[in-house]
Amino acid sequence: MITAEHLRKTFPGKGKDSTRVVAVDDVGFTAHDGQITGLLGPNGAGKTTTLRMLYTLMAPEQGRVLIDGRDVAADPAAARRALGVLPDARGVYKRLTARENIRYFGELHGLSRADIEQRTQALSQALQMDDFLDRQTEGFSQGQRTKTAIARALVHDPRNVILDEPTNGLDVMTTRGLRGFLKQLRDEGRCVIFSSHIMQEVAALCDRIVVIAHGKVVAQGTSDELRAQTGEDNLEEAFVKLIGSEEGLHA
Ligand SMILES: Nc1ncnc2c1ncn2[C@@H]1O[C@H](COP(=O)(O)OP(=O)(O)OP(=O)(O)O)[C@@H](O)[C@H]1O
Repeated sequence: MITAEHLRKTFPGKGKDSTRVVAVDDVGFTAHDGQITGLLGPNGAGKTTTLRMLYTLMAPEQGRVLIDGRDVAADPAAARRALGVLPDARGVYKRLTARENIRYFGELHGLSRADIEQRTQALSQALQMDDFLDRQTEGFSQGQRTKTAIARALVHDPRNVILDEPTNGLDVMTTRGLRGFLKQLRDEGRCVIFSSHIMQEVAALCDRIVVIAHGKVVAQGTSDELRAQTGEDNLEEAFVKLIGSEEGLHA
């Protein structure tokens, strides 16, 4: 379970406009185990910054993050052990094969050779990576790189999974496969959070949706609850109403 409480993060303005950028402003929500929680918002809404605070890459200026009920600031290393993260920069090592990328992360987590082999096989099968598992990742397609980064993030079998725009740039078939995989993670009882600016994607996959615009949570709930809150039958209309614009909301 992942809880965000009153998170705030600002950045100094650079260039001609030196006004401080308020990227995340009082963001709070809980993502439960056995559920997929979607962070939906247009470009620049604050999704990536929120996720970075959840996975301890950035410290919030205000507020706190709890992973499985424990404050991450108290023990960041323990929080990281309980997390699998697909960051926005996938950062796959190009001189290594997909298998070696996964193995390297397994070794960093202190797993045994046998455990790494077994997890690699299971993840490769679930993500349909068998065809390219032993190829050097240089030259990989975007989908192959994303799958490698996801497998690597999950090698230590974490209970909580955070993915920044996991289907970004993927074709329809790869996206379908990945959606199936995320549902599998949920059905295993894990807490899954992912961000997206694509409404249809979030609607198709998520048990709960947190709608973010201009750094703030403007609504959260199931898609039925969001429809009821806005008085719109159509989810797309509901989101447009919540966000106040259609800009950046579509594929
Ligand atoms: N390191 C940084 N320095 C300065 N400004 C930043 C930094 N990181 C984010 N921002 C600003 O904070 C705001 C929120 O950015 P963020 O990347 O969190 O949005 P997002 O919802 O993930 O957007 P996208 O869908 O375009 O990736 C934006 O205005 C962005 O320019």
